[in-house]
Amino acid sequence: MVENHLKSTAKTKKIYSNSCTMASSKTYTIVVKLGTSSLVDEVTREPRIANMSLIVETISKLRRQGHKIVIVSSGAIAFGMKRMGLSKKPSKLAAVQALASIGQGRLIGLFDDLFRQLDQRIAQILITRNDIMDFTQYRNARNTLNELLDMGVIPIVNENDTLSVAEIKFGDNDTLSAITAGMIHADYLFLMTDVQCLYTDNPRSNPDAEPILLVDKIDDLAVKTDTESGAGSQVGTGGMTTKLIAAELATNAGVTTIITLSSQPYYILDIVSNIQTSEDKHLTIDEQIKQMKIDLAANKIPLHTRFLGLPRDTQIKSDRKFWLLHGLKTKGALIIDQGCFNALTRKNRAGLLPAGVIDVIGNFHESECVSIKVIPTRHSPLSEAIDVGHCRVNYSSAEIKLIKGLQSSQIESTLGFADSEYIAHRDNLAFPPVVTSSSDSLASLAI
Ligand SMILES: N[C@@H](CCC(=O)OP(=O)(O)O)C(=O)O
Repeated sequence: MVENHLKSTAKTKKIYSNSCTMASSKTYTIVVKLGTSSLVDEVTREPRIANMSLIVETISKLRRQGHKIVIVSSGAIAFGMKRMGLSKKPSKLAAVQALASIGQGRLIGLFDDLFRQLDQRIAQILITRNDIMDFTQYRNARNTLNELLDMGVIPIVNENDTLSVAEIKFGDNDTLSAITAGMIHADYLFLMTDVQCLYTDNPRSNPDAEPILLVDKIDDLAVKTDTESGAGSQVGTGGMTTKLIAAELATNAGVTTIITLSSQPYYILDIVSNIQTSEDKHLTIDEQIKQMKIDLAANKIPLHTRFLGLPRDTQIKSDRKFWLLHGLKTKGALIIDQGCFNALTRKNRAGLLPAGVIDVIGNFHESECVSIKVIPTRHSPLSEAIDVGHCRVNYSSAEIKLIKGLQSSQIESTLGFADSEYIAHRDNLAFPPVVTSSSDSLASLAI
């Protein structure tokens, strides 16, 4: 069945590429993530210039339709390897970082050469987690991106590999693209990859693997990602696993996330125009699935997966909350019980007091970000602790170990000072949205 879809998609390639010149008045902010394998040949490591040209044409068309576009592009290390004639990625970190600095210039140079042919301006943004450690810096990064978009420029973002070490790395560009999309409150995130969509299993090894069209609750997904596509390609670092993590992160911020084929970049045009039409109809989720199946059968859209952004009432709207949850890297954890968790998440929520903390894991300093983990009762084993959110602490791990379980009035006599009555102020607490499925509609395509 999957094969039939692959064949029918190949046959109708032309129709897709010609079907999307219709401009719509509704415009979106769209983040497009391009992995290394979209830009560099896996075997020869040469730039895939033809594919890059298609990407550039597609994105320029979207710009002319009035959409605001940010590209998150990998490829610096692979371009650097090619430039230096290396066939294997060095194991030494400094060598990889040096290659990234060699390759990034060539990568952005090639993008600029191609976009220039279509009079489209671009900008380069290189970022590490260090650059957004402070909330003011995070907002500055967002303001700069928005300013570029308002100027009609396409920002091209990549991790600043040359300067980032493990502690300050985003890790992979799927995650970076989701953080970028959440940061600028994008409408859509396109994760371009080497498979058409998300399948229930690896379609190359399991003929019964089914395509998944629409996901409204990622937690309900029953897919196997420890597969060929889950592990990522020869030239990239991501795979399907990082795409699912990115999709969860972005959809929590209300960004609908789409997985589609990177070798056919113009599919983005068809998908965007299809979304514009279906949005106007205000369909329920089950109706959207039905409509997608009809549109697929009529070759109006290519096979792809849509992860719906959470609705306004449940999505993370606050920039500060998104930054606490996804901008900062956690350094350790605080264990609390269910009663304390309820107090932290109720409507008029409290800050985290020393009395609420049962245990401390890891070493961290004041002002760092830590995970909050809940155990059912004070006496439950730590192995039952579940990650529920993040907070930025007013005290170090060593200090919290001394004051945990105490009243705030005892902080000064215990530590010799009391900077705050709270371990974490309520403005420095963030919990991801709790999502309940609006239907049983995790849909796999079965025509
Ligand atoms: N920042 C690195 C790529 C990191 C990355 O996530 O790669 P990929 O899995 O190809 O998206 C680079 O430019 O080479």
